[in-house]
Amino acid sequence: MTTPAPEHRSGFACFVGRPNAGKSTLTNALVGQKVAITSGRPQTTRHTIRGIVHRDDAQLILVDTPGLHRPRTLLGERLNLLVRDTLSEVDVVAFCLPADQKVGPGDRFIAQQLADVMRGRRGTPVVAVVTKTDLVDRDTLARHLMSVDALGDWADIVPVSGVEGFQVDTLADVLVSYLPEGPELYPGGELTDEPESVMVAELVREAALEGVRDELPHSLAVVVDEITPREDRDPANPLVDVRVNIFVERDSQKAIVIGKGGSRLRHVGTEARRGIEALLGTKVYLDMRVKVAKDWQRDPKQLNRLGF
Ligand SMILES: Nc1nc2c(ncn2[C@@H]2O[C@H](COP(=O)(O)OP(=O)(O)OP(=O)(O)O)[C@@H](O)[C@H]2O)c(=O)[nH]1
Repeated sequence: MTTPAPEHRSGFACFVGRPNAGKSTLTNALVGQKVAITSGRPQTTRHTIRGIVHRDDAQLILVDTPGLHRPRTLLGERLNLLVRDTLSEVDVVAFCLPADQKVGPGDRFIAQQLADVMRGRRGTPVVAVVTKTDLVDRDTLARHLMSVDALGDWADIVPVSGVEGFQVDTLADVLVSYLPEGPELYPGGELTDEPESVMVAELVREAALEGVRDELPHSLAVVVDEITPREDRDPANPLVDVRVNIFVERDSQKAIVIGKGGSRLRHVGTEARRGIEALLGTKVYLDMRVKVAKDWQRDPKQLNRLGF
C-alpha cells in the first residue's frame, strides 16, 4: 500500500501589534538563522519579507505591513486603507500583545481594525499572540489571556516567549494550519525573483483554462516575460507591468483562448489580473499575447525555453 504524499502548505503571515510588542524578536525566533539571508522582496510589491519559516511540510513567509509597526502612522488615516488592502492579502495575521502590559487603547484600536479584516472579503484569520510570557507569573498570564480573549474573535490565542523560545514551534504550527495547500514559494527557503513569476504564470494558466479544460488539456503553457514597476508613478499608487506569453499548440486552440472578438481573453485577463494584484500587492497592467508553439510538448528545446 502506498501512503499518500503529506500535504504541503505555503503562504503569507503578517505580524501586527503596537511598538515593542516583541514582533521582531518573535520573527527571529521563528525563522532562526534564515532571517540573515533575507534581503527583502523585489520592489514590485508592498510587502517586505522579514523571514521565511522553511519546514518539510510548509513554508511560512513573514511579511511586514508598512505603517502598521510604526507608532506615528499607527493612528493615521492610512491605517484603514492599509489594513483592508494589505492585511487581507496575507493568509493569516498574528496580533502580538505583550504579557507584561495591560491591554490598552493602542491594542483596542488595532483589535477594531482587525475585526474588519476578519469580517472582510477573504475572512482572514487573526491569531492573538501573547508575547514575553517569561516576564510574568502564571496568574498574571492567565488574567492577561482572558482579557485578550475578550478583545476579539481570535482564530486562536497562543502565549509565547521569543526570548526563551517557549511555544515558538506551537505558534509556527498554528500559523501554518491557516495556510492553503501549496508548493514551496521560495525553493529551499531562499529569496529569489523566480517564485513570483512562477505564481503569476500559474494564475494566468488557471484563468486561461477555466471552462475549456477539456478542449485544451495540457497544451497550454504560460511564460512570464517581465514584471516591472512602471516608472514615473506616484509612489503611493504604483503600477506594475506584467507581460506574459500564452503558448498553445495549434491555431484552433489559439482561437479558443482568444474567443470571439477577443472576448474570452479579456475575461481571462480580468480574472488573472485580480489574482496577480493580490499576489504582488499592487495595481497591475497585464499584457497577454497568445502564440502558437507547434508541438512544444514533444520538443525538448521548446520545453527548455518554456521552463519545463
Ligand atoms: N523578556 C522578553 N523580552 C522580549 C521578548 N520579546 C521581545 N522582548 C524585548 O522587548 C523589546 C521589543 O522587542 P521587539 O521584538 O523589538 O518588538 P517589536 O514589536 O518588533 O518593536 P517595534 O519594531 O518597535 O514595533 C526588546 O527590548 C526585546 O528584547 C520576550 O519574549 N521576552
